[in-house]
Amino acid sequence: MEREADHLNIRAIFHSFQYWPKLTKLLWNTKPIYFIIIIIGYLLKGILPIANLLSIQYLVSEIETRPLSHMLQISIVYPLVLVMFSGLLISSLIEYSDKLFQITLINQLQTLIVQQTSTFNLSDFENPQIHNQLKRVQNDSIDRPIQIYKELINLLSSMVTLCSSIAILLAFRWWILLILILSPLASFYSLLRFTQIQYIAQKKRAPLQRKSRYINYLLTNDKSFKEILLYQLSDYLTAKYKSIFDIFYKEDKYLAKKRITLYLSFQVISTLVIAITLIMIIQITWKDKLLVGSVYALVQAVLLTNQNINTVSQGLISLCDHNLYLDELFAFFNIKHRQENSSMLLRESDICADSTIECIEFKNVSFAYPVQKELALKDISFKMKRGEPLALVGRNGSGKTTVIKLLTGLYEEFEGDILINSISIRNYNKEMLYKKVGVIFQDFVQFDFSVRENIGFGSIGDLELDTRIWELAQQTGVDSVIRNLPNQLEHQLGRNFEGGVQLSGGQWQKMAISRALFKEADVYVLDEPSSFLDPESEKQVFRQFQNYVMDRLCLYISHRYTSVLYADKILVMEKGQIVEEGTHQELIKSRGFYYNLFSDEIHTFQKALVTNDTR
Ligand SMILES: Nc1ncnc2c1ncn2[C@@H]1O[C@H](COP(=O)(O)OP(=O)(O)OP(=O)(O)O)[C@@H](O)[C@H]1O
Repeated sequence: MEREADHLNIRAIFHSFQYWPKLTKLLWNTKPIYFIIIIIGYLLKGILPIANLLSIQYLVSEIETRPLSHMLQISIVYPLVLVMFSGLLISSLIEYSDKLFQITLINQLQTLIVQQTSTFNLSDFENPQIHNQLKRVQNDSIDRPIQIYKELINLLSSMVTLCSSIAILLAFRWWILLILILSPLASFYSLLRFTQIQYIAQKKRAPLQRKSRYINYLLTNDKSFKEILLYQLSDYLTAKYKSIFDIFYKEDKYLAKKRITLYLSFQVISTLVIAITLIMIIQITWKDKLLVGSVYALVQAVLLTNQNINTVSQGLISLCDHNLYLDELFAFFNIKHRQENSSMLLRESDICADSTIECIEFKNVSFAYPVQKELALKDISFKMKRGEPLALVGRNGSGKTTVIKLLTGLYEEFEGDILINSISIRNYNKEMLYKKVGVIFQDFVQFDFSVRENIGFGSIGDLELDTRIWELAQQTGVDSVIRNLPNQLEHQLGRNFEGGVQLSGGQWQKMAISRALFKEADVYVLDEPSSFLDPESEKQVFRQFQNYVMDRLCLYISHRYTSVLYADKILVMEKGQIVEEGTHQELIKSRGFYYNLFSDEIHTFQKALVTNDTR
């Protein structure tokens, strides 16, 4: 997805104009009425300097030519006053509409980015290149449509002024115009190249910027704070953070020097050109005996032309600069179209959307994580049926969680097949699948929202079903905690927001289990469901859970043998393969991987039982 932009050329800059129809649509859809007001306003604003110039010329010429008796007639200042009031009115209208337009546009873009991110796959989130792209879009590209739009309307306004001042110059001496155009033309190309250098430098920063943001997060977050404090990492991390900014500072300094040198050289040339032109005008004035008002208009026209040629060329350069980032923004939005198309395909072949899941079968499944050479799963085959709980055990990294990720459709690029009711998972609509599968992940989310939301998120449409929420809280034993909270179901959880109550690890886990049960899924997967639970809670939660999932499909993953005792069949995994299977008793008897994995735990447990009995 990373776009090759390291060898940009002028053509590449202009190529990005391809997104302008989309940009125009985006701007138009933001707030059409304000958009129209702003465009018309800026056009009128562009005429104002010339209207101002002409009204002053009129005033000065009237003073110069009228007899003294007519001098006191107020009417000679009318044009100037009218121009001034019009300017005030137009500026106020533009400012008001512009502000509201910009707020709406930036909100719309932020929403689009969030919507776009929500269509990503898990593999996208695990891909550093996509994180870099997301970071660049959020940091560098998001305000570009606004900048382009502002640049465009300024350009429009400057063009109008420029055209009018050029008209005045053409009427006097056309060759003055030629002299004025020469220096901006020379600066245009150099500054255009400079914008490319700047863009490439900015683009290369994304990985380091993400690292600095991560360090910042570590240093300012309550979860990492404890370890940072106890391991005394603060100085080390702060130095690391600062070193990244030192790199950026050096680059910025180099770029700023280059820019100011270019800018100064061209400004000096431009000022010299103006000086020469003015000397020529003075000579013409003496030769042709021009009126003071006409001389004023001519000098103003020269200054306005010069100023606006510079503004227009700077504006065009800025537009090209913004264009490069715009390219990135729309390329990011384009990813969505690919995914929409693929999900459309799935929808077309969407079968058995309403049927209940009766069985799931892994058939010779092999899988390697993206960018990873080694297989995380190797030729896995097993079957899950309703009412026959299955357990997965194995050492760390043996592939248990990976099985869940494939089962829930989080990764699609695997070999072999996963059959749901004898139909390949690849033919299922993902949204439908998510509705039917309830997972309690090892790293379940602690939502810093209300209790109601923490449980109700299991089935978002039923968020208001209080009785059901209480019933599930009771099943996992977290109801007593909720009853003690002043606002009960409405009480804020977590420390991030005002009035929030922080729960213990086990209490949060019970919330997560209640949430999964609230879903009324066909399949339940519990990855380390008792990692935070004390032995008594573990027993209670499992007993309730057993009753609940009795006639559904259920898969447990655990490192505690007490948790997998509830399963009808246990699969033992080692290095991505299933190496043993059977009931607890059978696996203990066979004295293989399972026995080695749990023997210490079982012996300790049995010893404790014997000691208790002898007492
Ligand atoms: N997102 C990922 N990208 C690349 N490799 C991964 C990813 N997640 C896991 N792995 C690798 O895949 C292998 C299996 O990991 P998995 O998380 O399935 O193991 P596990 O049995 O669940 O371990 P644990 O008991 O520690 O939770 C490991 O070698 C791990 O390094």
